[in-house]
Amino acid sequence: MALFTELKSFQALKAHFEETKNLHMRDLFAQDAERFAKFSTTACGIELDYSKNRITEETKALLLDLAREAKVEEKRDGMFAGARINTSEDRAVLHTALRNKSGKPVLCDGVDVMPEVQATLAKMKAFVNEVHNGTRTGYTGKKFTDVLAIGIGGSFLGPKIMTEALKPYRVDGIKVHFVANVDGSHIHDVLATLPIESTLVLMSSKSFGTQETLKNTETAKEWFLANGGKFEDIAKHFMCVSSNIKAATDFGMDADNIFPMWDWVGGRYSLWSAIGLPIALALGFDNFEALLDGAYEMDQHFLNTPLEDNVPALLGVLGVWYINFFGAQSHVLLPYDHYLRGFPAYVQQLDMESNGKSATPTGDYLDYSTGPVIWGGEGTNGQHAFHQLIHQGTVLIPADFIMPIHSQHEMSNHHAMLASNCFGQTQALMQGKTVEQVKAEFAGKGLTDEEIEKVAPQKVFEGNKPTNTILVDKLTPKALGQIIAMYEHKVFVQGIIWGINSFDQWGVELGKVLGNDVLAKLEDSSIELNGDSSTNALIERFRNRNA
Ligand SMILES: O=P(O)(O)OC[C@H]1O[C@](O)(CO)[C@@H](O)[C@@H]1O
Repeated sequence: MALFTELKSFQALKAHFEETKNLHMRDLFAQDAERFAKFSTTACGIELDYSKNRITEETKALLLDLAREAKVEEKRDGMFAGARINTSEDRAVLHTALRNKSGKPVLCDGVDVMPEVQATLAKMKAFVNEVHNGTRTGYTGKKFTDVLAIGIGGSFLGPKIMTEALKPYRVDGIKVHFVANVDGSHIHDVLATLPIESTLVLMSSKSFGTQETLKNTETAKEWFLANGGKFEDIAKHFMCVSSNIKAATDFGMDADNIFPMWDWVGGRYSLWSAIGLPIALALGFDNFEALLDGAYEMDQHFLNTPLEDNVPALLGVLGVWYINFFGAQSHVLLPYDHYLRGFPAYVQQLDMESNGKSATPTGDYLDYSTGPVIWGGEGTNGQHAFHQLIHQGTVLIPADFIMPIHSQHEMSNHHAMLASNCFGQTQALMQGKTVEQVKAEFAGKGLTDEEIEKVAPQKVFEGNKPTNTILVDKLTPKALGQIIAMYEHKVFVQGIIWGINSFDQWGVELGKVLGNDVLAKLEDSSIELNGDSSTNALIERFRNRNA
């Protein structure tokens, strides 16, 4: 397979970039009253306005040629059909099977995975209902009021952030608390608030080998035993989700309390599996199913819509345009929705762990950029902080603005004000403010020409900053499922174009190995310090001051 930069369409785009890089969107809008109509589309009710991008119709056509030449469609179909596209781990990538509502089988190595998926969903549903209706109780017979969800990375971010995003849909009578960090302060603070007799501990770890999660679960177990719980009561209070059933049972988990997952689900794609149990416990199983329904709808859109109107594909190629031609190194996510404030952190793992790669599965090192830094925060707060750099800084930062048309809480005209800021920001980023406009504003203010010359450049907005606006009717569980799947598929499209494996994460391994080596040295001062002088000194400081 040719590297991305060797593709014919890449060369065509390079030439096109040289011809069009100085076009200003201000002029493109002025020249074409149909620009919005040409560069906007919908997917399952989500509207994407991508007209405020530095593209022409030819750019779009060339970018889609690139996607086609990179075989995005063929590889997309392969992923849905269970091809082993995660080659470095020799695994299929089938998170889409977890929300498959087609009634059709999904084969992995010739075996239909759907019966297991459905059985697990049924087990989840029964479990959630039992907890909610009080037929499953703690060791003293009390109804569960609190869930302590322990996990990290993909076994944490999805459940935590989606539970937060869908706060208005939470069921009464149960609170879900999340602990991820191995920093003892986190679990200390959370445990201090929990009632032993009515707390359910739900540990999520696909591998059942993650240091942070194991430690936090042990600490929760010690807390349980030290505060009235007995060893034989553990089975009533401790559950887990894992693909490593043996490690889970060795740890002391009751086999009945283990929810399975599969090696064909990557951690950052796992909230649709039993890893999503905290979401179902917080929101009710119906709402969890609505999340799956939304994702399924987006899967169908991604599978069946020509690339010209395929929202994940368009988002993917636009990202490539800025990263590989304009040299953008980051991409900012700006949800104008308080409940979605954590969403950038979710996409950050999804995108950066997937596409933060620098070699191909066939052993070539890349000489072009891949995944960008993903960051962001809720609007309007960011407008009073980091937007300054997006407007007037020296780096190009493409942005996604996510805006629900309806608020969860209609409070006087708050929502119109929120929307006005969202739309006003994308307008300002696109059109900017010219030096002539700035100078005209000085007229009659008594400034000398010299003074104006000095101040004016600081007030100029170059504009031409690309944005996508993603409009949703309301942030329901279904809409959120659509949005998450949309970003999953965007990341997939980019990974295919760059020729990388988006589904492994070897980059996190070295740190884990060295972390364990350092831990042994911190805890046993007889171990010789044989590392570099900096690491040796840091270990020594810690040892001496904890002696
Ligand atoms: O679910 P596990 O196996 O505990 O892994 C947690 C997370 O750790 C990672 O490997 C990163 O360290 C993620 O990919 C994963 O989601």
